[in-house]
Amino acid sequence: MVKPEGQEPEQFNPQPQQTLVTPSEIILQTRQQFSTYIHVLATLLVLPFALLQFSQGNMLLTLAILVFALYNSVVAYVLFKHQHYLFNGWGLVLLSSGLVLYSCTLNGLIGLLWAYPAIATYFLLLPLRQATIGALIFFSAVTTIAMLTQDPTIAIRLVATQLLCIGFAVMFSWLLTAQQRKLVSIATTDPLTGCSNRLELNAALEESTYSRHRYQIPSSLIILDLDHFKQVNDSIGHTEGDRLLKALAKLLTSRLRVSDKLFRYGGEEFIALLPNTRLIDAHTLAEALRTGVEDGKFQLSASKLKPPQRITISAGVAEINAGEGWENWLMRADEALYQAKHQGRNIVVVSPNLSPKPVSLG
Ligand SMILES: Nc1nc2c(ncn2[C@@H]2O[C@H](COP(=O)(O)OP(=O)(O)OP(=O)(O)O)[C@@H](O)[C@H]2O)c(=O)[nH]1
Repeated sequence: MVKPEGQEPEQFNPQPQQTLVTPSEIILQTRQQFSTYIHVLATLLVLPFALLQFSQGNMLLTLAILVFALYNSVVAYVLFKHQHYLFNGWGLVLLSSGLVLYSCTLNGLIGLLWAYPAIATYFLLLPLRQATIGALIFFSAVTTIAMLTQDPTIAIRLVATQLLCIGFAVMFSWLLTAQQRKLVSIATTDPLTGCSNRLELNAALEESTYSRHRYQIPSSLIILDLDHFKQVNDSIGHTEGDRLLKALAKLLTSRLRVSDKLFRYGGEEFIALLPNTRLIDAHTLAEALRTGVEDGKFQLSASKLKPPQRITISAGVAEINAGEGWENWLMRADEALYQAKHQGRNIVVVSPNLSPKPVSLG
């Protein structure tokens, strides 16, 4: 194994991981907040109409509206207090649709007017596909009542305007979902290499830790770092350094399985998360990655290096232990990488299972 001459590695000092909020979590929190407002609004909005129906002697409709208001206030409370969304919005949607249909049979055209806000609730509270299917079923029911109870000139206009409403709501909801997806992708992808960034890492590590503790599915980590990258940058410039990072990410990705995930952890540091992989296999892979970088093809991208210097990587490998948290798992892999740097670089060090001290196998 070639161990390049060089200065001591900077003291590796793994920091306790602060919990990073992922874009998906932010979207979920915002949705829950928004849903809480909708349920509060629905509660307050229908109360005057309960009074109105009461004054007109429609006791059953009054009772139904009060049940609707009570349901919405309970959902809003549970959502606000416990961040748990009862029936995921379906309760409000189905209850309001039922109320509108009942009101249509009772109050004719006036009841039919409430179909518009009821259609809106599908798209405000449900995922696009569910909202579209639900809204179309509701629309069919309203259309049937309109055709049976209204003058055809009015019924046709009601049908046409409701269909337009559904069409616009689908377009708006699709636009929002597509924008959200793109923004999440931008926020979680490293623009230089196309790898996932560390915002995604925490969630992926949590998932692997859960699989280990719940289903005894093993997972391993490889943390790898370009050796003497500062010198490389100083020698060939940052633009060429960037090209090298991109080439490294491409090489690593080509060697990993589809189920593996590659993250850019820091400047010249990458993490490969290998689900369903034992330590021994992760070590074999890390060695393959190390020699893959060391071999001639990859060196071409650094041919301008002055003085001539081989491009190499060092790596630390760790498999998650039973009962271990992901922060400790990550720290063991970090420590193994530090050992690799300390022992001369271009080396793979494995952190053994159930032992706090890493040992060199490379
Ligand atoms: N070109 C380029 N360089 C980067 C990027 N991010 C970090 N770097 C550089 O990576 C270098 C990292 O230097 P060090 O942390 O000293 O590590 P090193 O020189 O690789 O030394 P060892 O890791 O100990 O082998 C610094 O010069 C950073 O400027 C990037 O996105 N592009």
